[in-house]
Amino acid sequence: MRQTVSGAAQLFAIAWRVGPGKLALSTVLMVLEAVAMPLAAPALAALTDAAVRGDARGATVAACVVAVLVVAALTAGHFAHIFYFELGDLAVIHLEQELVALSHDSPGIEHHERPEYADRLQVLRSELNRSGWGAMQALLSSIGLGVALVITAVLLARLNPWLLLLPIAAVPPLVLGRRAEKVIGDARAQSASDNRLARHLFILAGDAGAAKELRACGLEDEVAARHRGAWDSASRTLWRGEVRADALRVAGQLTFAVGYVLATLVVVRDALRGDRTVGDVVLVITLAAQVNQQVTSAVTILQQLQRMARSLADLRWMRAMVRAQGGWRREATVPMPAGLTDGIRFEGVSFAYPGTDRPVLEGVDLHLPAGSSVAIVGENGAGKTTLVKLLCRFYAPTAGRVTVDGVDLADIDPLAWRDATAAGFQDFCRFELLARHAVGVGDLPHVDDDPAVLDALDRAHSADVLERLENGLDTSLGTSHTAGAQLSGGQWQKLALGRAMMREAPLLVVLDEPTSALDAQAEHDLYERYAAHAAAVGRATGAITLLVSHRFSTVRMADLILVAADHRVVEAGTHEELMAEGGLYAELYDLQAAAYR
Ligand SMILES: Nc1ncnc2c1ncn2[C@@H]1O[C@H](COP(=O)(O)OP(=O)(O)OP(=O)(O)O)[C@@H](O)[C@H]1O
Repeated sequence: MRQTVSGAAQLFAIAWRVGPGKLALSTVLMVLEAVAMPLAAPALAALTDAAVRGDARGATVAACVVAVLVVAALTAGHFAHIFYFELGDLAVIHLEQELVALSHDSPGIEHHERPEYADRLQVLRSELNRSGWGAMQALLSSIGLGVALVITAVLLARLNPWLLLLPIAAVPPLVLGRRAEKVIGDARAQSASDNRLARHLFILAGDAGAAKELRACGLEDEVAARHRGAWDSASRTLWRGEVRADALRVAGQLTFAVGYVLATLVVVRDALRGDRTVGDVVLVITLAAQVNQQVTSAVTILQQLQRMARSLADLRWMRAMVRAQGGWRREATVPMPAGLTDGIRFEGVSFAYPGTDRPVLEGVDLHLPAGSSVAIVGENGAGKTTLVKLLCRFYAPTAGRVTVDGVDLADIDPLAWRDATAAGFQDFCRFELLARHAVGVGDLPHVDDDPAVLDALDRAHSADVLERLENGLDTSLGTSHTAGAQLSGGQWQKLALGRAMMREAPLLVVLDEPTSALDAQAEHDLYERYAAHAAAVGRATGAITLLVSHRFSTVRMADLILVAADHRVVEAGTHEELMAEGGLYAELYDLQAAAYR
């Protein structure tokens, strides 16, 4: 219950923030509706008694009062609906914006890679779409309902104090409704991972890039079957939850029905004795029906508030998880160096991904000398990308430290470090923007600076992409635009490379297989050309270029080559040194060279 109350308070605060005027208006209208409806019951009773007495004037006045109250209630309800609907949309947009901000509220990426976070995000997204405005309606209705309940209770007590017990019959539906909501919530959480899998497969089935591979491997039926299987499994879990929840709700409503019949019988008995009028019987029947409706609304309202409260609790959990990784705007204890003289060192670095106890790196000691180009090679899963993630400060080492010119990276302002870093990744973003912006966002202050964008594309050996675009830098890219240009994987990757080159003088350039979609010759040419620029910048600022690649023809150009295996860096040296050593590097190099012969 505490969670529901605090969720309702939080939702109210959000509504106040996004639309104080709309909130005030819809609350007034809801209260008006709540007052008018129960008061129509005594007016109806007066109408009945006047009719029984043959008092035409009294009956006419009472009929007018009933009509005015009913029309007022309906009109207020209608206009309140317009306002809270709008308010609900605003609240959903606000929460979506908060989710977007939360996603980027940490220099780390742990939350993006944790299934617990992904599950909650999945539930939250679908909850916001499905019940965003419903929760707002529930919140405002609960205020009106409180008022209506008080008026109804006073009217019932005046008829017969025993009738005040009527709402007690409402307790079982409430309790059982709560249990039902928990059952559904659990079912939703249990089905979240199947749900995500089904969504992933759905997107895969409609994705132009995936279509080729799916056809080539003959996976169309397999994907369809797995998609169906994941949905079936998710739906089965949800259906079981819904059935159990509905059974609990029906049991609650039946309990109330018994109370309703008893209440009516009490007043009918008083009327038969002559203690009450026919109008009083009409009053109790009308009020009891309203109590029934109020209880049903209370249960629905409670369910919706519980549901929203659960989502908001999930959001709090997600916020706490992101905050636990440390914020962006930490006070830097040490200023960011303007250039590197010694370089970057890994000192006894060990690392296991959060939530796992399997070490990916163990006691790694490394020196990336200032001004050098460094390549990392190693088999799949050897930990190359993990090294890159630590360098980019997406994660902090579990033990040991990474130092930049002797300063612990953890003590450097993450924003300053990010500004001094440029990166290109294998799983690059496809920004469906103008071509200029798809590249320019690599250095936001120069997003519209055409010469800077063209220079970056040139450094990335990627200017040829523009030749194939109808409007050059002004071409819209991707399916988000009606006439957006469709690019090949390699073309997208070239734009991503250009983006990585936008920062002209970063202290660290990380290229984690950003050329996997290019052919070996194109990759070789690119690095040859890039290496000259990197060497010039490196001489001036001590900048380090770190390259992860499986292509040894490119790797051999680096000043220093690191070989990752068995949770550590097992070999380090120049191409010639490592070949002379005759270790793992020489073995892998020879294997690849033989394949090209
Ligand atoms: N987010 C994560 N959570 C848990 N384990 C992870 C995560 N990312 C990677 N791993 C595990 O860490 C190990 C090293 O992965 P990493 O991506 O660093 O390898 P890699 O050398 O870059 O591989 P590849 O050449 O295939 O890109 C792998 O066993 C992988 O399963």
